[in-house]
Amino acid sequence: MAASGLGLSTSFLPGHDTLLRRRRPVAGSASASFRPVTAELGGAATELGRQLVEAVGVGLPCTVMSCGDVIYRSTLPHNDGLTITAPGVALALATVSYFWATPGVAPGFFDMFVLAFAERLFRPTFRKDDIVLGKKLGEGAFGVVYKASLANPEAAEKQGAVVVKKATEYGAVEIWMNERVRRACASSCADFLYGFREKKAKGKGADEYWLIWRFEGEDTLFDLMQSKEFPYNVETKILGDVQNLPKGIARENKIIQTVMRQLLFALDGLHSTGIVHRDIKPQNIIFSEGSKTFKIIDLGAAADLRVGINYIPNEFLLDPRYAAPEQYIMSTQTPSAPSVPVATTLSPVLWQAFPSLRTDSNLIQFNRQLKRCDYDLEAWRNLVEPRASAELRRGFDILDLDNGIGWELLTSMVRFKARRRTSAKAALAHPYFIREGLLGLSVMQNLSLQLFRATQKDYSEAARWVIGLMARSGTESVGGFTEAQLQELREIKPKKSSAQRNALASLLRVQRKIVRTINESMNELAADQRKSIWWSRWIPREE
Ligand SMILES: Nc1ncnc2c1ncn2[C@@H]1O[C@H](COP(=O)(O)OP(=O)(O)OP(=O)(O)O)[C@@H](O)[C@H]1O
Repeated sequence: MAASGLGLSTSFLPGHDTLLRRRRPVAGSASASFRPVTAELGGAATELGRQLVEAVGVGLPCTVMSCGDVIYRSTLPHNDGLTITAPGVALALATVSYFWATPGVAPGFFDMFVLAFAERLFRPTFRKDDIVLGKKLGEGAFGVVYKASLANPEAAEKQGAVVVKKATEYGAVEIWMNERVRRACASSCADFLYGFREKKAKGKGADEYWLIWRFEGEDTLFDLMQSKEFPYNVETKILGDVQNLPKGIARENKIIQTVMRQLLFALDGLHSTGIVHRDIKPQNIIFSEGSKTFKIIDLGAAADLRVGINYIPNEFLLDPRYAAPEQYIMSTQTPSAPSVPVATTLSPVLWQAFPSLRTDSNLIQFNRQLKRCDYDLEAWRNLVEPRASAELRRGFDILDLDNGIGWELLTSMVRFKARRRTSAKAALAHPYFIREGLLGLSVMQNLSLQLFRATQKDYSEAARWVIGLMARSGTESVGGFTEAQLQELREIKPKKSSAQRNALASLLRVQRKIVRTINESMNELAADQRKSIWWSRWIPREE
């Protein structure tokens, strides 16, 4: 465009270097070079102009371009604004999505450094002397739980009963988790009021952590399931009224659906904020009389994937009756997340649909059978169904309602590979929870069911088929690939390594190295200073 504006060929225009080299000797005539050169100029003038142009080496049409003093590069208009380029935008988007993706590094920092401190300024605090301990509710390996009340009668009246857990050093983690939950998804778990460290005098043993919750109610899901009346004994609790239906599997199914929905909702709330409970079982689900919903308790074994805080797992095994086969045992500090959160460890549908699984001995037997069937629930069903007890039969009947939609959800939750287990969020979107059942599904709901089914497929089967054929290729029994199969494989050529792929590979290598280094230093830190856990500085002390 520059050349055409002057009617010059581009060969007249010197390179940038030449331009800069030539500028000094003709500095005095610099302004001439900027005079408009137009068609109105006569031939002599044009010739003069051409010479001038050649002399100074500038042919830019300064009338049509805002080029300023092109002779002196320093006087060119400065580009003060932000230059937006496609790679820049892509990088920015990648960075933003990395920091906001679950578990959410950016919201995590905001939560830890802003919300946590702001909240501390306003919430009520408690001391040991403010509390009168009552009856013991439970005793775990790392603490004792009491029902309690506040010593001040006025405050006690306002607050109602509370629950206090006096825990060992590991109580610090539980306080952390409860505070995180209270800020991020309060309705998922029992209402946490306050937690502090009680410093013991020298020689009086280790410090104790006190955790205080609102007393949610008398019954855990486990207690309710022990009753012969289950699930009818929760019907009025959660649905408010008795359903206008005869007693039977359809009515039971509705109650179980509601319990499951509440549970998955609570679990999804935890997962969305980066917390994996890791010990979901009926004993850790309490019925809240206040909100008329089931809530999760006991975050002592939970892992916070945002900041990499775990329980002290080497000294603690998750409840083997309910844990997934891999029984997540992570190092004390683990910056990397487990594949899919243990959303539905030993799916709660199982406990509810099959009353026989409510006793420890039957649960242990079920685990053994499932292991024998390679954790394949279909295989387990084939094994037990022919000689199933009436109770077990009833469980299958409930799950087979609506063309087996419940069974389908259940099999997607109980899988050996954690990666293939349905997450709490996906389970919540499953048509099992749609009241009218499968027949009442809208087009969109049907589409989402198809999508769900497609994502549940085991594509590793296809890979195994190819590998199997390749391994046996040329053997007499299999005879190797057919010509057509070979042709197909030939056509799937490996992608050539490109500059981008190499860059990505080195980026991944660097990332792995960083993670490894962090892991190593965290492990060292944990080994050296087991007792002085860095996050404990967030926990108030009662001196
Ligand atoms: N907020 C609450 N409201 C009412 N009851 C509660 C609450 N929190 C805990 N409980 C009761 O206290 C019992 C023990 O609580 P929790 O499971 O947190 O303690 P734990 O030390 O881990 O005990 P365990 O090892 O027996 O599970 C629960 O089974 C439940 O009955």
